[in-house]
Amino acid sequence: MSRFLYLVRHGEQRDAEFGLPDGPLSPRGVRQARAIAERLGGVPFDAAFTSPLQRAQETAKIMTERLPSLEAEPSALLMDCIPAGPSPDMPHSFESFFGGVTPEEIDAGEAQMSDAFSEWMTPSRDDRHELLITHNFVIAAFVAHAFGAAPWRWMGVNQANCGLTIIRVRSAKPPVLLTHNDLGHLPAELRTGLPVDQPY
Ligand SMILES: O=C(O)[C@H](O)COP(=O)(O)O
Repeated sequence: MSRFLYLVRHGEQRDAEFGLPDGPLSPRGVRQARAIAERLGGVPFDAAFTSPLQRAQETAKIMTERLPSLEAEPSALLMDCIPAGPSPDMPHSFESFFGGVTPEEIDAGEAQMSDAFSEWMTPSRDDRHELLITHNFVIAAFVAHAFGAAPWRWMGVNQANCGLTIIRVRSAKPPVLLTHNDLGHLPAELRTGLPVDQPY
């Protein structure tokens, strides 16, 4: 039996460029959320979970309004976090990122992700479809975990606002990355949040 995880980064946050830690969606973020809801309209979701942050909860509300009989449950396991700290095999070019990160933040992020993997990256008895609305680093950590990559490998893996990543978790077989950061439902002007523009 398969467990399908639909990982969606929240829509664009209003005024995020001014360094605000959280806030409502921008008008573009609202359109992104509507587009991903339409894209996923045919999925027989069994459950939905969202980061408790406002930009994620607003995305979840817009999505679940369009996905009948689905309510998103806030989960602290989907909070924005630093999923793992550096290790000796990490390329030096990533080291500067950790200059502004405390050991406490790393410990908290590692504990959060360990619990998140126990919660969702485990096989289910029946086929199951679950929607997880969360943050860029968290989705990157799920992808790295699916490949059994080094814990630091969440770095350099990025998802656009309301991009779609799907992981299939199976018993007795490794997880499968079915799609990563699929932007097919987003016109070029709604493709935001990536370090490099992706208009194609
Ligand atoms: O990518 C980041 O800078 C952090 O994970 C924040 O991500 P978010 O914009 O998805 O909340």
